[in-house]
Amino acid sequence: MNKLHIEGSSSGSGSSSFRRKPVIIIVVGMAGSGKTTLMHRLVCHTHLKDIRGYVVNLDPAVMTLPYAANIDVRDTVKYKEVMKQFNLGPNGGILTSLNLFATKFDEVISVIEKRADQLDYVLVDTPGQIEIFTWSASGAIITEAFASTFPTVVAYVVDTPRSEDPTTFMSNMLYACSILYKTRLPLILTFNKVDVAAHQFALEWMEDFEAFQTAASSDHSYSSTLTQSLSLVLDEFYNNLKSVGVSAVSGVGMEAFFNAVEASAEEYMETYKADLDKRREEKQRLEEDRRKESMDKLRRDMEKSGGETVVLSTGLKDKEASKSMMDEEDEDEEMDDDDDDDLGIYTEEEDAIDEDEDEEVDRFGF
Ligand SMILES: Nc1nc2c(ncn2[C@@H]2O[C@H](COP(=O)(O)OP(=O)(O)OP(=O)(O)O)[C@@H](O)[C@H]2O)c(=O)[nH]1
Repeated sequence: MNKLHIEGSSSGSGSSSFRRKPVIIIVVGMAGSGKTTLMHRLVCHTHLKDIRGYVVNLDPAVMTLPYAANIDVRDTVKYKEVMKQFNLGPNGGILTSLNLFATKFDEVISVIEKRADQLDYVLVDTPGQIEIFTWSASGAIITEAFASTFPTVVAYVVDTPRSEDPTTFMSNMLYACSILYKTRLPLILTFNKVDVAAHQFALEWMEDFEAFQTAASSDHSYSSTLTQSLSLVLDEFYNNLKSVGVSAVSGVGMEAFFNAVEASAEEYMETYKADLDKRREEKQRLEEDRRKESMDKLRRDMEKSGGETVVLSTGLKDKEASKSMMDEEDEDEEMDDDDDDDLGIYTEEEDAIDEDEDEEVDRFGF
């Protein structure tokens, strides 16, 4: 993996304090829904309207980008090399590349933090195969890293013409629903390609489940029955969403999109941020309890030992012992099996004991 390359920047770890700007827009969607074309359109719009944007590409396998990315995963990880080196297929290569990049993501956050005052939005393009980002550990790490530092929203891109089929529409909505609940971030349903098919039908289906059921009932297959039942369940989910119709090709709907982003950023501050703070506090409390418990245990142990010094093994003792025995070995070649311990050769049983000790040592912060 190359050193993380970030256009016009020096790396370093920054503070993790929270900022209100820039707003991070993570663009996700099924393969071919138009994510990259939409990114290009958003970048053009920001230039046109003097909006200060920053662009991050997280797709290691994209051949060419129609826009200039400020931070590009491809400058850091060569996914074909990763495929060769780890003997992986294309998806495994993309996933591993993203995992490698995630290990350096604090540098990306740090660079954006340094420029935060000069930025309004950070646009993030994700890999073509949606699950590589939404269901991977690296996707979660990256999303969380963004969301704990800046207001972050997810733009879920829907291929509108293809979603005219009720079953396809439902699978798209279920996917969006799973992303919403997994990330717990504000989600904007971005109906793309409205130059080909208007998204009014989708809005109607989301507002009136009977209209959706009527559309779905023309199909008598098993999946249609399931789809109709699911529409009842998703009713509540639709209430939590903002939806806009855009065309990445013609540029229609860009104002509406950015308005939805602003409203979602507000929502983020009211709900997600509060939730994040609560989770942080809870984590801190648990950590405090654990530390207190360990101290109590130490105090009890000391009382039991009647004030004698309690020596916690740091492992160094064993090394010292093994070193001195090694010296003795030079002098005396004959040695029985019991001496193996001193030579640093551990039996499984002894290893287990040592692991327990190490755990103990860790708990006391050595
Ligand atoms: N008519 C029309 N076509 C679009 C629009 N947006 C994207 N397309 C077309 O849809 C196809 C896929 O677009 P991409 O931007 O490559 O989609 P993607 O989601 O980035 O694709 P992957 O990276 O492979 O997942 C291309 O042929 C685009 O020209 C749109 O708003 N209108």
